[in-house]
Amino acid sequence: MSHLVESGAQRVAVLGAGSWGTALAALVARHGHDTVLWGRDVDAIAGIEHDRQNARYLPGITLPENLRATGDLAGAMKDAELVLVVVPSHAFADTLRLLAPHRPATAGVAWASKGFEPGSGRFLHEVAAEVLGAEVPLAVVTGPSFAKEVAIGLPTALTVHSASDRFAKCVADVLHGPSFRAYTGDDMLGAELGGAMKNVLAVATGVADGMELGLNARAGLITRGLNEMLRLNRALGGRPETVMGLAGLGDLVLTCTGDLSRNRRLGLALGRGQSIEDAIRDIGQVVESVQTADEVMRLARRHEVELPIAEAVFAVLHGDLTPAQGLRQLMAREQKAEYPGPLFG
Ligand SMILES: NC(=O)C1=CN([C@@H]2O[C@H](COP(=O)(O)OP(=O)(O)OC[C@H]3O[C@@H](n4cnc5c(N)ncnc54)[C@H](OP(=O)(O)O)[C@@H]3O)[C@@H](O)[C@H]2O)C=CC1
Ligand SMILES: O=C(CO)COP(=O)(O)O
Repeated sequence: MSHLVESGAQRVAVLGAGSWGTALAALVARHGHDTVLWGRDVDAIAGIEHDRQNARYLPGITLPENLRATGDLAGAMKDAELVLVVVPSHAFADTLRLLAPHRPATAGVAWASKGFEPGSGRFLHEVAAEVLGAEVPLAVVTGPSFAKEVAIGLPTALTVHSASDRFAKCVADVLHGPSFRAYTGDDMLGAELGGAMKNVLAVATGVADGMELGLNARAGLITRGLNEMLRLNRALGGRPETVMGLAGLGDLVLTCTGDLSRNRRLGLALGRGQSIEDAIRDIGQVVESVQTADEVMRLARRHEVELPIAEAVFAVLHGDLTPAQGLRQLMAREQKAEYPGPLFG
């Protein structure tokens, strides 16, 4: 029995039965918490309950016996002490509206979705505060973490940011375990910005690798991509150390270099000449960068921050530039100082 059970098992409702929701629910259940996984596809949920695996999103990985799956949202929320939302960012606001009437008064809400509200550039913590009310404890769970690796118990470190230190610690305690380190912080904006932006930058490195541009190009894109993250983060008021940590640099390195990344795989496919439609169909799971590129560029324009790599990805995703034209555009930029202005402080 885990140390967490000794310190107090919680009833946890995980909403969203894709790869990450299933992996996090399995992690939390293995830590001895009373865990229920809710998904909207009742047939898929019945399959998870019956087969003890999520055949579509995490095939071949046996789920713990104490993990329950249900298609009944009200039932999943009943007596929940912690709600963990793990749907794609485009479904985030709707899922919060659905859960709100069923949320027990004392249950805090955390999410592991990465992205922005489509069409507005709003951060998910802004959406959550509006839909649920600012008095509800809120937290974002983010960092370098491929679902498959967490599901099979490989060592992972991520971070939980909340305006409430107490709630961040509470969520981190539920996630933390023998092969999972959960850190805490209080910079929701910086943490969400890192988790969202790295998906766009992963497309850039994927494109470069798909075009076989070499390891120098990949390292250059990661480093200059980090610089773009820091610039936008600074303009928006996030803390630089958040971007230099697990939520930014950590996830950027993972997603730009690891072939488990769907956003990197989209870039690889585009760089090899595949169409965006075919690439997304073949990946068959959420590819957040497609919408996130729009919202990153919306924020960049609003705050007058120059983001050449993100802008090139945006143009390639919209079919306005081919990958080769995007590369030429980046290489043709004027020569300049590596750090024309301050990034920190
Ligand atoms: N996979 C990973 O390694 C990681 C993912 N994340 C983030 O987690 C979020 C979820 O991603 P992930 O689980 O990987 O995505 P997947 O593509 O694996 O699964 C998406 C899940 O969300 C469900 N879904 C889609 N729309 C809705 C909706 N409107 N209401 C309820 N459920 C919905 C899908 O249901 P259906 O099958 O019925 O379409 C499916 O179960 C994303 O923001 C992603 O960036 C973060 C860290 C790691
Ligand atoms: O967020 C992730 C790893 O931290 C998963 O990345 P992808 O969505 O690109 O697969």
